[in-house]
Amino acid sequence: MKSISDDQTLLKAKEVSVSFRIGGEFLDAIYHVDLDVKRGEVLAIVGESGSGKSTFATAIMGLHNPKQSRITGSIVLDGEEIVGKVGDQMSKIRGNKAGMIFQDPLAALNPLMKIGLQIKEMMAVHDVYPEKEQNDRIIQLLNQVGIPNPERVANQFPHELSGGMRQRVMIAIAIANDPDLIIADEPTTALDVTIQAQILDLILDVQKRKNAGVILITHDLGVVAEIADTVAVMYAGQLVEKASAQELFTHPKHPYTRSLLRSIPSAETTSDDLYVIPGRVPALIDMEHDKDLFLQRVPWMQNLADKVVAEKMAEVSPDHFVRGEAWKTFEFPDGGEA
Ligand SMILES: Nc1ncnc2c1ncn2[C@@H]1O[C@H](COP(=O)(O)OP(=O)(O)OP(=O)(O)O)[C@@H](O)[C@H]1O
Repeated sequence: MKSISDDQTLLKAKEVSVSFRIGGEFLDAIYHVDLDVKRGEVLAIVGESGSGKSTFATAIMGLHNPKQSRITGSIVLDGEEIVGKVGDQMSKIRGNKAGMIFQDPLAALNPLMKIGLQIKEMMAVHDVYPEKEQNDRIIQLLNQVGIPNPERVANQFPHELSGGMRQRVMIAIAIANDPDLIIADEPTTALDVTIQAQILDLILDVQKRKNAGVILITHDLGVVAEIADTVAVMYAGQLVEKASAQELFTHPKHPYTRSLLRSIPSAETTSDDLYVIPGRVPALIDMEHDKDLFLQRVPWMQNLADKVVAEKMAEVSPDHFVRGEAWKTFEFPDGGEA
């Protein structure tokens, strides 16, 4: 595994909370999240739907509507504070320092604009490539993301391309200005399995060229095992565990991490022994962030479910952080392992 030195910190998120206006009040979707990304590092954020993964990512990109949401804490990207930046200040960072690849390229691309123009538009917002170089850069980018016949594709509309090709275009747009940080939110979920591996390889390829940091958001722990250096596990808006990928897969600690790992089907799994995590992620209004919220949905852990836990995760071994104390006693009722 490559070693990444500490002075290479690219993104430093500290006590980041994002709340959304729901009904008459603001409810936290993520609460006091601390996460760092170094140059050259692939950080995976995993957790079920509703854990807050995308909310964290879109906070870094400044994509939340300031009228409907509030962000507190600090997000420093390449030495610059993002929290509090709006409008033009934020557009300068978005696409320049950080580029985002979305799950659904068809929704993220403009259906009425040719591919080449969409890439050009991203370059026009920033001054990384002067205008006279932009047409060449479009072709170079489409080539780099493995699109055959780039001159032709530059003149096509999104609906004329396959899902895999559209995702390649999204990646070309995300990296058009050589961002230091690439955020990929479920980049392969909508694609065929055969295309998934190619797209992941492509993300790693563009990351290596620039020694960029990558935040990969995914449900797919198989993908995480393959490409992540570090894994952050999120549940109900909080981090519950963080460690190197190797450590997390070999020594998972938090009951939620162990439950997620146990619920991955393998070649030997039959439908009878596939583990199903009981219950579901709570609604925002029910999230009491001073608790270890996962315990509330584990019937046999109710004795600890209402216990207030330390806000910060504890370092249980070097660079391995876990929330609460329940991991010390947690077992599956059938004695199963994860
Ligand atoms: N704009 C919004 N307004 C209100 N609530 C929101 C908004 N965006 C997200 N939420 C809520 O915040 C919580 C976290 O959502 P988020 O999409 O970040 O989770 P996620 O872990 O990324 O899930 P998924 O994998 O489904 O994308 C959810 O309860 C969601 O309903």
